[in-house]
Amino acid sequence: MNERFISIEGIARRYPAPGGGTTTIFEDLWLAVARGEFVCVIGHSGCGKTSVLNILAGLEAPSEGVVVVDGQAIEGPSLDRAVIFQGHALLPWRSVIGNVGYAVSSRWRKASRAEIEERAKRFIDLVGLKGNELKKPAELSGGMRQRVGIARALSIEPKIMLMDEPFSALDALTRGTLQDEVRRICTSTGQTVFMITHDVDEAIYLADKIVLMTNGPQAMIAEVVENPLPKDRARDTIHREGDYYAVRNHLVDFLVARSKTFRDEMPAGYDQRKPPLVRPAGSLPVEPAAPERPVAKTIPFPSVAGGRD
Ligand SMILES: Nc1ncnc2c1ncn2[C@@H]1O[C@H](COP(=O)(O)OP(=O)(O)OP(=O)(O)O)[C@@H](O)[C@H]1O
Repeated sequence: MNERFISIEGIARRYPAPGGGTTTIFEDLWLAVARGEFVCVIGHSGCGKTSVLNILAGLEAPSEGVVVVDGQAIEGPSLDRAVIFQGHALLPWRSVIGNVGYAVSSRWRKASRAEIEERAKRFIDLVGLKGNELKKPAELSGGMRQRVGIARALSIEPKIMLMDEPFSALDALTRGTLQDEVRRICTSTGQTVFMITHDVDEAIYLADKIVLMTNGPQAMIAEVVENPLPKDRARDTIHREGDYYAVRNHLVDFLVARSKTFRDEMPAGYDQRKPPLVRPAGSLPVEPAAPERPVAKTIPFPSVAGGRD
């Protein structure tokens, strides 16, 4: 397994401060993400989570440092990195299949119309939107629009999926269903995901690792929490898992107390280049080590001449 599939190396983000000088939102952030890992980032508003995600997307350049993905430094946006925002950012004049198909045709410029439609339909089915292919975004609910965004992101086979609070604008029921589907799809395909959330329970359900950021300005990665719950966890029984309360309490405790004080009470030996990996455990025995996660399976697109452009 490539433990440094995404390698964040000493990045900083600074902005001009009102009245002169600069404000440092965060600096010297280091993080490694393995291929196939689902990583959630948690931290208070303003600590720079979206800025980190935008740097990973290539939409913003870091003020210092570099991010390397699969051996290549990020220099701008790429179809290798699909972004799903809180708002859906769909093209309002295109149908569901038009929106997904547009992404597919951008990725595989030499694909025929039939091939593009076939692939778009496959991903529309995957997110449960079969039968809605010809609807326009205005005819869809918020949850359905977000599903289109997810289908569009997955359809281009990105190396990384970047998600900025993708479910936060949805009602609780829709949010739960979509979390289930994203988890099912990402686990079965070995998709690498970097996601921002404010929701501790969402992070515990979805993530393999949860990155804890201290409050800004000058935010830091305090630690990386390894999710101790079994891979086959289910939403309705997750609270009965032995380590559930240990991990939940650890995250809540960080957000309520330690995120503010971490900088002043830094643990001995803390090294920003290698944030500590923590595995909270409860009273029940810790699960045996999880089997190695699958390497990303590709959904074949064999008949397209010339492959990716
Ligand atoms: N273009 C800009 N100019 C100046 N300051 C900016 C700019 N963009 C972001 N900031 C500041 O950078 C900080 C981090 O913003 P960012 O959106 O990355 O935080 P966040 O952790 O994602 O917050 P939230 O959880 O509220 O979305 C904020 O204080 C914000 O005001």
